[in-house]
Amino acid sequence: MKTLDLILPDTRYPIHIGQQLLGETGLITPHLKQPRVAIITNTTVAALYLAPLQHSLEQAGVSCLPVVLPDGEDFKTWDTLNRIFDALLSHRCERSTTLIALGGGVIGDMTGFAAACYQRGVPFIQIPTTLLAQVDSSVGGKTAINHPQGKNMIGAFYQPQAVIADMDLLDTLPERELSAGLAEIIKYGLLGDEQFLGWLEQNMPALRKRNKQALAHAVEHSCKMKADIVAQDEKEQGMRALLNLGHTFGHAIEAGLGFGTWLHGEAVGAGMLLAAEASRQLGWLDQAQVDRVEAILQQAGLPTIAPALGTVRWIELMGHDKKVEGGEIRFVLLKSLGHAVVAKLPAAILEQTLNSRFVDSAP
Ligand SMILES: NC(=O)c1ccc[n+]([C@@H]2O[C@H](COP(=O)([O-])OP(=O)(O)OC[C@H]3O[C@@H](n4cnc5c(N)ncnc54)[C@H](O)[C@@H]3O)[C@@H](O)[C@H]2O)c1
Ligand SMILES: O=C(O)C(=O)C[C@@H](O)[C@H](O)[C@H](O)COP(=O)(O)O
Ligand SMILES: [Zn+2]
Repeated sequence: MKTLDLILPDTRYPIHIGQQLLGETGLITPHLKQPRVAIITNTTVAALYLAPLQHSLEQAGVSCLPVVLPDGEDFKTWDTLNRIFDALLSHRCERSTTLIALGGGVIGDMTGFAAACYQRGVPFIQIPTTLLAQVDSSVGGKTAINHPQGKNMIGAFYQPQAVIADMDLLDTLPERELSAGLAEIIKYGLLGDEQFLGWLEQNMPALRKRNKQALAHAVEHSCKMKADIVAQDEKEQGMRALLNLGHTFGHAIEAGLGFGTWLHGEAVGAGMLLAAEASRQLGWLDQAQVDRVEAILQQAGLPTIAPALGTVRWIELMGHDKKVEGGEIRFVLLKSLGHAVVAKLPAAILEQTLNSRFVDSAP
């Protein structure tokens, strides 16, 4: 097992990465204020991993309240959040009860937001069960639910007590979800580390075959890069926005098609290619570099053509992005591969990008 530390002005917490960690209650119990937890999960993950986690915690003397939610991005809503509060209240959970998020990014984001709100704040621990959640959503304290008009629109910055990423849990992940996680990993290479991008190109077959060593290296490197950025800019006043590469376009795809139609990672992958294409049109990337972005997304099994939303609708949806300033949309673009910046796009370039071969031209 490897442990990274995320150090912030008001808190610090460990990110454990390894195998056979689900039964390691010693990674959880030191963080508990009382021997009582609520395990927030969904129907799919509960069927796979709730019993072993609950069993080991109970063996260690910790009483567990399982809260099993419906599965899906379209359930990342107020109604589902309320189901968490209903359960916590009905079972008289106290301010010292710890919430454990056992699931992918949807469960992690909602549990974190519930923890931030319940009795004005209770501790929570992240046990991410998807590749995407292990490399990205479980780290850094962004928590949220969606609004029909936009992605993650209601939320809070609220840090967990610990993150426990067990590679063994990825054995059961569907192929499509694995690819979605690879998109956020590719993001780290594109935004800040061309050498890591090269490593990913070399090791993509091993990652897709779920080689544990390759996965652990990718998770560790991604978490290191994210922890380094979040440590410098916890509340996204500046450089943290670089972690949003591909997300201005990607969130528009998710909301535009209806949450859950395209997976978050798929939308981010297509969004990163659009960001690369816009960067080419600005003269920052050349065609070979855009081709390289397209190729690595294809290698990861991701779609490279964004759906047809219509230019007006694209721009309307992107107008809800949290990086919008004074009504102007700001994008994360690529000065080169491995060097991202936040910038505005001239209207003509945005339109050409949305009419490029990377957007479906179907009516
Ligand atoms: N907070 C952040 O910084 C941050 C970062 C990236 C993404 N996100 C959010 O994360 C969400 C996407 O997360 P996701 O990709 O993990 O999706 P998800 O949480 O919907 O999980 C994907 C699917 O895999 C299933 N699943 C989870 N673990 C499994 C396992 N081990 N075996 C089999 N099936 C399993 C889930 O039940 C679900 O059906 C989005 O809502 C996105 O906005 C947040
Ligand atoms: O941690 C961050 O910061 C990110 O931007 C990571 C993204 O991958 C993630 O999808 C995040 O939830 C998007 O944030 P948002 O502020 O655009 O909702
Ligand atoms: Zn993301």
